[in-house]
Amino acid sequence: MKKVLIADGLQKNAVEQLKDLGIEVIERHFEQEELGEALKEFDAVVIRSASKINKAVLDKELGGKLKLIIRGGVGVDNIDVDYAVKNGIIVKNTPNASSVSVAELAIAHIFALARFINISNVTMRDGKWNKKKYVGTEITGKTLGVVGLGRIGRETAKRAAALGMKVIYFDFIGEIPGVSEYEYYKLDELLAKSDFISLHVPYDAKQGSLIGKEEFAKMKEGAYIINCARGKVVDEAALLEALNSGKVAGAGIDVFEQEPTQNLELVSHPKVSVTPHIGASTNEAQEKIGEEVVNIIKEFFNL
Ligand SMILES: NC(=O)C1=CN([C@@H]2O[C@H](COP(=O)(O)OP(=O)(O)OC[C@H]3O[C@@H](n4cnc5c(N)ncnc54)[C@H](O)[C@@H]3O)[C@@H](O)[C@H]2O)C=CC1
Ligand SMILES: O=C(O)CCC(=O)C(=O)O
Repeated sequence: MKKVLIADGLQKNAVEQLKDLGIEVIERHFEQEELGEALKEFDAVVIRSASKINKAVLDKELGGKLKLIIRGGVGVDNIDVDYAVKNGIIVKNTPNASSVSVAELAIAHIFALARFINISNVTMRDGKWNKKKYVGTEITGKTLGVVGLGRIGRETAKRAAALGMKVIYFDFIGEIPGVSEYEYYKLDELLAKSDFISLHVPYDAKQGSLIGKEEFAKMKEGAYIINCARGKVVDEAALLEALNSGKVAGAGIDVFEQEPTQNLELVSHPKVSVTPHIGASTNEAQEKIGEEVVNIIKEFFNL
């Protein structure tokens, strides 16, 4: 009998389907220090972003049964993939399931910032009526610079274009063949041309933050930035500086350098719209993630 650990939660239907396949399913979150030892008795583990399967965890598991790590999500930056593979453990993710949900959240942050929805929700609770202060901006006709035109970037671009925005993009692979509806620019040019910038790239630890002090300096005066990718893609200290100087008019942030974030200066900044890493947290995305997880396990163990 195969034994699977669901460490950070999985949609109910998917758990039931795994049990129907004759799998022993344990739903339990382990503290980081206990995780490696615990993994020894499982054939597979399913995680979201809360559990980190790094070298230290994998070293404790060595000699155990683990053969498969599934990231119920896209980013595998919380897994030491190379080290896992070197030790005969396969790593899989569910890359398509949450693209629409993340794109919708990015668009939601654009609207929140453009029309002061974020800060109105705070100030009105204090009895304030800032009608004269909150003169917003239409997004129709504005330029959205999408950084990373992959699955989520494209879903975001499609929605922004449908709302009347002019979409341009940068992707480190260069101009993408077959993409004719959006113009490609180098990052520097995109930063200078965009009214709104939405980031949809993975975090590359070797590269460090993609958007820091220099990149903020290249942006239009009063640009808006949306980060639904990974916290460390943006240098939070440089972002705060840009918000305080007025260079950046607003930031929509779903992901943080440290999670849960303790950067209350950023979170409570009046020009910021925040969500607690909920890009993939919709019923639809989680259902699709559950389906993909079941399929991966079925295929991997020939069930
Ligand atoms: N907020 C949330 O809950 C979620 C966040 N994410 C984040 O979104 C990221 C993107 O996801 P997908 O669109 O599915 O990935 P994807 O792999 O389909 O697209 C990423 C695109 O970015 C490009 N790229 C990579 N590094 C780059 C760089 N340094 N500069 C410019 N372009 C670069 C790639 O060529 C690719 O076209 C994930 O890596 C993850 O970090 C993903 C799901 C949920
Ligand atoms: O599991 C989550 O909620 C995080 C989603 C995410 O960031 C991803 O799939 O890369």
